[in-house]
Amino acid sequence: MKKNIVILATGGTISGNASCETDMLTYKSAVLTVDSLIDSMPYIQNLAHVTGEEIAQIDSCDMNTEIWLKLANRINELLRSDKIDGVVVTHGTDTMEETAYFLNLVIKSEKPVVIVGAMRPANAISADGPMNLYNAVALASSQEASGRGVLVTLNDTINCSREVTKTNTALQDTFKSPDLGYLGYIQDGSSHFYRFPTRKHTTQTEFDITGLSELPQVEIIYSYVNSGLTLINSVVMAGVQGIVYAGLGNGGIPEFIKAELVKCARNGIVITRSSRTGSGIVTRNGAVDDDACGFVSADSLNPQKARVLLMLALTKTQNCTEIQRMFWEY
Ligand SMILES: NC(=O)C[C@H](N)C(=O)O
Repeated sequence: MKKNIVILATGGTISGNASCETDMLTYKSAVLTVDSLIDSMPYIQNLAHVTGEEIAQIDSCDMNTEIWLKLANRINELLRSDKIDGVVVTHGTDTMEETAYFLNLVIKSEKPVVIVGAMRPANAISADGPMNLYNAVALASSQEASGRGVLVTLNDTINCSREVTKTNTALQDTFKSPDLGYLGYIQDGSSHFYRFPTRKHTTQTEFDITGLSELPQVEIIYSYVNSGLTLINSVVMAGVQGIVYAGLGNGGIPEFIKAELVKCARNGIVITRSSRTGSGIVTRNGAVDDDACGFVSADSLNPQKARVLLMLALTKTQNCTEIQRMFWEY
């Protein structure tokens, strides 16, 4: 029997419209409605019974936590119903990895949730959106996608939302899971998996967004030669609850900045060390003595994903030992 799949649209290039077929740069994102996307692809109804809803109509540069909460609550509500078998979220690619990891931590269902986007607007020559959306519906309808957390597909690949990142500004082959690789591929409407995500996700997490109307404020500070204290001072003045420091190499921090961050930690701001390198583990008590400084290490999460986990962690606790455990579990 055909599965029932709901497409929740948020905008992005997949629903973008260019002034002409050769315009790959100055087109407008988020123009087409979800119904027109579905109607333009009658063959997806061969894969599943597909319906659509609009959650937002934005370029993903404008994604925010209010829309995240609305989207996650709607997915949880849909997947509680016996009549719905899976959800596909259409999304711009620029912040897709953050939304995917957020959903991976707060969706309370084993049913497939797949995020998809495109690098070329819908009416461009060789637009990638239709094939990506076809694959996403196929993946969301497949038994193998259950229990693997929120998945990201573009360019025939299946990615783990914890690990995937956008690596190129324009190529269709932009989504990669550095060092760790894809979970699998999609070919001819069939999903081929080769591994499971090992970190806890969806039904296994302790995060519950029921009743939340906002998330704690966490900012990212990027490291570079001659960086100063201006940014740290301004986020502290703004009253942040957490800072992710995108450190050098294995999460290294210049001495005078570290001294300032130690002061922040003593004042109750949770400091998490991540890395600007793009892959690898930030080792606890490695480049920095986290025990002595009162810091948390972000394990292998990139700075933008470390921020997502830290925001959710702060909805539960401000205890650094507990938050460090979460960074190792999720
Ligand atoms: N390819 C894309 O979807 C990029 C677009 N700026 C977005 O993130 O909405």
